[in-house]
Amino acid sequence: MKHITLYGAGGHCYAVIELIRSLGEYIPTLVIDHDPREGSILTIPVSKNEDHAPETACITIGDNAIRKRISRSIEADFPTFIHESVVQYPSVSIGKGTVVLPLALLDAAVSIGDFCIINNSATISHNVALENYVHIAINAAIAGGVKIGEGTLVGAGAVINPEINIGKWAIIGSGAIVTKDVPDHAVVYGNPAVVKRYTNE
Ligand SMILES: CC(=O)SCCNC(=O)CCNC(=O)[C@H](O)C(C)(C)COP(=O)(O)OP(=O)(O)OC[C@H]1O[C@@H](n2cnc3c(N)ncnc32)[C@H](O)[C@@H]1OP(=O)(O)O
Repeated sequence: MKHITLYGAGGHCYAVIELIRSLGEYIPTLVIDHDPREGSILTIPVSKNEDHAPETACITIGDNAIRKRISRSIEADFPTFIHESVVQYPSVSIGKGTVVLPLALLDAAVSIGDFCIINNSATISHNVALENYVHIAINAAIAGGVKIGEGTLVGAGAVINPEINIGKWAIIGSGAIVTKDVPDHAVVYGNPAVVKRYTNE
Protein backbone atom coordinates (compact mmCIF):
# COMPACT_ATOMS: atom_id res chain seq x y z
CA MET A 1 0.00 0.00 0.00
CA LYS A 2 1.13 3.57 -0.73
CA HIS A 3 1.73 6.05 2.05
CA ILE A 4 -0.32 9.24 2.30
CA THR A 5 0.15 12.33 4.50
CA LEU A 6 -2.88 14.13 5.88
CA TYR A 7 -3.03 17.87 6.58
CA GLY A 8 -5.22 19.02 9.49
CA ALA A 9 -5.86 17.24 12.80
CA GLY A 10 -9.48 18.26 13.45
CA GLY A 11 -12.71 16.26 13.44
CA HIS A 12 -12.82 15.87 9.64
CA CYS A 13 -9.44 14.09 9.85
CA TYR A 14 -11.02 11.22 11.80
CA ALA A 15 -13.64 10.68 9.09
CA VAL A 16 -11.06 10.76 6.29
CA ILE A 17 -8.67 8.37 8.04
CA GLU A 18 -11.44 5.78 8.30
CA LEU A 19 -12.48 6.44 4.69
CA ILE A 20 -8.94 5.94 3.36
CA ARG A 21 -8.40 2.85 5.48
CA SER A 22 -11.67 1.33 4.30
CA LEU A 23 -10.60 1.63 0.65
CA GLY A 24 -7.28 -0.12 1.24
CA GLU A 25 -5.19 1.51 -1.50
CA TYR A 26 -3.34 4.02 0.70
CA ILE A 27 -2.12 3.88 4.27
CA PRO A 28 -2.26 7.15 6.23
CA THR A 29 1.12 7.44 7.98
CA LEU A 30 1.35 11.04 9.24
CA VAL A 31 -0.93 13.95 10.11
CA ILE A 32 0.59 17.45 9.84
CA ASP A 33 -0.97 20.23 11.92
CA HIS A 34 0.48 23.64 12.81
CA ASP A 35 -0.98 23.43 16.33
CA PRO A 36 -1.23 19.74 17.30
CA ARG A 37 -3.47 19.10 20.28
CA GLU A 38 -3.12 15.35 20.27
CA GLY A 39 -0.04 13.19 19.74
CA SER A 40 -1.95 10.83 17.47
CA ILE A 41 -5.31 10.41 15.74
CA LEU A 42 -6.67 6.89 15.36
CA THR A 43 -3.06 5.67 15.98
CA ILE A 44 -1.51 7.95 13.30
CA PRO A 45 1.14 10.32 14.70
CA VAL A 46 0.45 14.06 14.51
CA SER A 47 3.43 16.31 13.77
CA LYS A 48 4.11 20.01 13.33
CA ASN A 49 6.79 19.30 10.71
CA GLU A 50 6.04 21.89 8.02
CA ASP A 51 9.12 20.92 5.95
CA HIS A 52 7.69 17.49 5.17
CA ALA A 53 7.24 17.08 1.40
CA PRO A 54 4.98 14.09 0.74
CA GLU A 55 4.43 12.47 -2.63
CA THR A 56 0.75 11.95 -1.90
CA ALA A 57 -1.49 14.00 0.39
CA CYS A 58 -5.05 14.67 1.48
CA ILE A 59 -6.21 17.87 3.15
CA THR A 60 -8.37 16.87 6.09
CA ILE A 61 -9.65 20.31 7.09
CA GLY A 62 -13.36 21.10 7.05
CA ASP A 63 -12.85 24.89 6.71
CA ASN A 64 -13.05 25.62 2.98
CA ALA A 65 -10.77 28.68 2.97
CA ILE A 66 -8.01 26.96 4.95
CA ARG A 67 -8.32 23.88 2.73
CA LYS A 68 -7.77 26.13 -0.30
CA ARG A 69 -4.75 27.87 1.22
CA ILE A 70 -3.06 24.60 2.13
CA SER A 71 -3.83 23.00 -1.24
CA ARG A 72 -1.88 25.80 -2.90
CA SER A 73 1.15 25.42 -0.65
CA ILE A 74 1.79 21.69 -1.20
CA GLU A 75 3.27 20.03 -4.29
CA ALA A 76 1.82 16.52 -4.09
CA ASP A 77 -0.61 14.17 -5.73
CA PHE A 78 -4.10 14.54 -4.27
CA PRO A 79 -6.17 11.39 -4.88
CA THR A 80 -9.96 11.41 -4.84
CA PHE A 81 -11.55 9.19 -2.16
CA ILE A 82 -15.08 7.83 -2.54
CA HIS A 83 -16.54 5.47 0.07
CA GLU A 84 -17.78 2.18 -1.35
CA SER A 85 -21.34 2.85 -0.10
CA VAL A 86 -21.67 5.99 -2.28
CA VAL A 87 -24.25 5.66 -5.07
CA GLN A 88 -23.15 7.36 -8.29
CA TYR A 89 -23.73 7.09 -12.04
CA PRO A 90 -21.02 6.94 -14.73
CA SER A 91 -21.91 10.49 -15.85
CA VAL A 92 -20.68 11.91 -12.51
CA SER A 93 -17.33 13.74 -12.55
CA ILE A 94 -15.27 14.39 -9.42
CA GLY A 95 -12.06 16.44 -9.12
CA LYS A 96 -8.77 15.74 -7.37
CA GLY A 97 -8.49 15.95 -3.59
CA THR A 98 -12.24 15.58 -3.12
CA VAL A 99 -13.61 13.16 -0.53
CA VAL A 100 -17.08 11.58 -0.69
CA LEU A 101 -18.13 10.10 2.65
CA PRO A 102 -20.45 7.14 3.37
CA LEU A 103 -23.99 7.01 1.97
CA ALA A 104 -23.80 10.08 -0.27
CA LEU A 105 -25.84 9.91 -3.48
CA LEU A 106 -24.58 11.50 -6.71
CA ASP A 107 -27.20 11.55 -9.47
CA ALA A 108 -26.82 11.83 -13.26
CA ALA A 109 -24.43 14.41 -14.73
CA VAL A 110 -23.32 15.77 -11.36
CA SER A 111 -20.05 17.66 -11.58
CA ILE A 112 -17.89 18.16 -8.47
CA GLY A 113 -14.71 20.25 -8.44
CA ASP A 114 -11.36 19.82 -6.69
CA PHE A 115 -10.88 19.63 -2.90
CA CYS A 116 -14.61 19.38 -2.13
CA ILE A 117 -16.16 17.49 0.78
CA ILE A 118 -19.38 15.56 0.16
CA ASN A 119 -20.38 14.50 3.63
CA ASN A 120 -22.41 11.56 4.94
CA SER A 121 -25.85 11.03 3.41
CA ALA A 122 -25.72 14.17 1.26
CA THR A 123 -28.03 13.87 -1.75
CA ILE A 124 -26.87 15.65 -4.89
CA SER A 125 -29.44 15.46 -7.65
CA HIS A 126 -29.04 15.46 -11.44
CA ASN A 127 -27.15 18.23 -13.27
CA VAL A 128 -25.81 19.85 -10.11
CA ALA A 129 -22.43 21.61 -10.53
CA LEU A 130 -20.14 22.30 -7.57
CA GLU A 131 -17.01 24.44 -8.00
CA ASN A 132 -13.75 23.81 -6.08
CA TYR A 133 -13.55 23.80 -2.24
CA VAL A 134 -17.30 23.35 -1.68
CA HIS A 135 -18.48 21.41 1.38
CA ILE A 136 -21.90 19.74 1.30
CA ALA A 137 -22.53 18.77 4.94
CA ILE A 138 -24.29 15.73 6.36
CA ASN A 139 -27.82 15.08 5.12
CA ALA A 140 -28.01 18.16 2.89
CA ALA A 141 -30.25 17.80 -0.18
CA ILE A 142 -29.33 19.61 -3.39
CA ALA A 143 -32.09 19.49 -6.01
CA GLY A 144 -31.63 19.24 -9.78
CA GLY A 145 -29.72 21.87 -11.76
CA VAL A 146 -28.33 23.76 -8.75
CA LYS A 147 -24.97 25.57 -9.21
CA ILE A 148 -22.74 26.26 -6.20
CA GLY A 149 -19.71 28.57 -6.34
CA GLU A 150 -16.19 28.06 -4.99
CA GLY A 151 -15.73 27.67 -1.26
CA THR A 152 -19.39 27.60 -0.25
CA LEU A 153 -20.58 25.55 2.76
CA VAL A 154 -24.03 23.98 2.59
CA GLY A 155 -24.82 23.18 6.24
CA ALA A 156 -26.20 19.98 7.71
CA GLY A 157 -29.69 19.08 6.55
CA ALA A 158 -30.12 22.15 4.33
CA VAL A 159 -32.36 21.86 1.27
CA ILE A 160 -31.61 23.75 -1.96
CA ASN A 161 -34.56 24.03 -4.37
CA PRO A 162 -34.13 23.14 -8.08
CA GLU A 163 -32.16 25.42 -10.46
CA ILE A 164 -30.97 27.75 -7.66
CA ASN A 165 -27.61 29.53 -8.17
CA ILE A 166 -25.48 29.90 -5.05
CA GLY A 167 -22.45 32.19 -5.15
CA LYS A 168 -18.84 31.76 -4.00
CA TRP A 169 -17.79 31.58 -0.32
CA ALA A 170 -21.37 31.65 0.92
CA ILE A 171 -22.61 29.80 4.02
CA ILE A 172 -25.97 28.06 4.00
CA GLY A 173 -26.99 27.42 7.62
CA SER A 174 -27.96 24.00 8.89
CA GLY A 175 -31.59 23.16 8.14
CA ALA A 176 -32.05 26.11 5.76
CA ILE A 177 -34.59 25.89 2.94
CA VAL A 178 -33.10 27.86 0.06
CA THR A 179 -35.76 29.11 -2.36
CA LYS A 180 -33.89 32.00 -4.04
CA ASP A 181 -30.43 32.58 -5.52
CA VAL A 182 -27.73 33.34 -2.93
CA PRO A 183 -25.09 36.03 -3.62
CA ASP A 184 -21.32 35.58 -3.12
CA HIS A 185 -20.21 35.66 0.56
CA ALA A 186 -23.78 35.67 1.92
CA VAL A 187 -24.65 33.83 5.16
CA VAL A 188 -28.23 32.59 4.85
CA TYR A 189 -30.42 30.46 7.06
CA GLY A 190 -34.01 29.79 8.10
CA ASN A 191 -37.12 28.64 6.25
CA PRO A 192 -37.28 30.27 3.80
CA ALA A 193 -33.56 31.16 3.99
CA VAL A 194 -32.73 34.86 4.00
CA VAL A 195 -29.41 36.73 3.96
CA LYS A 196 -28.34 37.48 7.56
CA ARG A 197 -24.84 38.86 6.94
CA TYR A 198 -21.81 38.57 4.62
CA THR A 199 -18.44 36.85 5.15
CA ASN A 200 -15.04 38.44 4.44
CA GLU A 201 -13.63 35.43 2.63
C1 LIG B 1 -19.74 16.24 9.75
C2 LIG B 1 -20.28 17.61 10.14
O1 LIG B 1 -20.21 17.97 11.27
S1 LIG B 1 -20.91 18.63 8.95
C3 LIG B 1 -21.34 20.11 9.79
C4 LIG B 1 -21.29 21.29 8.88
N1 LIG B 1 -21.61 22.52 9.60
C5 LIG B 1 -22.88 22.98 9.74
O2 LIG B 1 -23.86 22.43 9.26
C6 LIG B 1 -23.01 24.28 10.51
C7 LIG B 1 -23.48 25.42 9.60
N2 LIG B 1 -23.50 26.68 10.36
C8 LIG B 1 -24.63 27.20 10.87
O3 LIG B 1 -25.74 26.71 10.69
C9 LIG B 1 -24.41 28.47 11.70
O4 LIG B 1 -25.27 28.40 12.82
C10 LIG B 1 -24.63 29.75 10.87
C11 LIG B 1 -23.41 29.95 9.98
C12 LIG B 1 -25.87 29.69 10.02
C13 LIG B 1 -24.81 30.97 11.78
O5 LIG B 1 -23.68 31.16 12.52
P1 LIG B 1 -23.51 32.56 13.30
O6 LIG B 1 -23.58 33.70 12.33
O7 LIG B 1 -22.27 32.42 14.13
O8 LIG B 1 -24.82 32.69 14.17
P2 LIG B 1 -25.00 32.50 15.74
O9 LIG B 1 -24.59 31.13 16.19
O10 LIG B 1 -24.37 33.68 16.43
O11 LIG B 1 -26.59 32.59 15.89
C14 LIG B 1 -27.29 33.79 15.62
C15 LIG B 1 -28.78 33.51 15.76
O12 LIG B 1 -29.20 32.70 14.65
C16 LIG B 1 -29.75 31.44 15.12
N3 LIG B 1 -29.26 30.41 14.21
C17 LIG B 1 -27.97 30.00 14.03
N4 LIG B 1 -27.90 29.06 13.10
C18 LIG B 1 -29.16 28.85 12.67
C19 LIG B 1 -29.71 27.97 11.71
N5 LIG B 1 -28.93 27.12 11.01
N6 LIG B 1 -31.05 28.02 11.49
C20 LIG B 1 -31.85 28.88 12.21
N7 LIG B 1 -31.36 29.73 13.14
C21 LIG B 1 -30.03 29.71 13.36
C22 LIG B 1 -29.20 31.27 16.54
O13 LIG B 1 -30.04 30.47 17.32
C23 LIG B 1 -29.14 32.71 17.00
O14 LIG B 1 -30.46 33.12 17.35
P3 LIG B 1 -30.72 34.19 18.53
O15 LIG B 1 -30.05 35.46 18.09
O16 LIG B 1 -32.21 34.28 18.60
O17 LIG B 1 -30.07 33.60 19.77
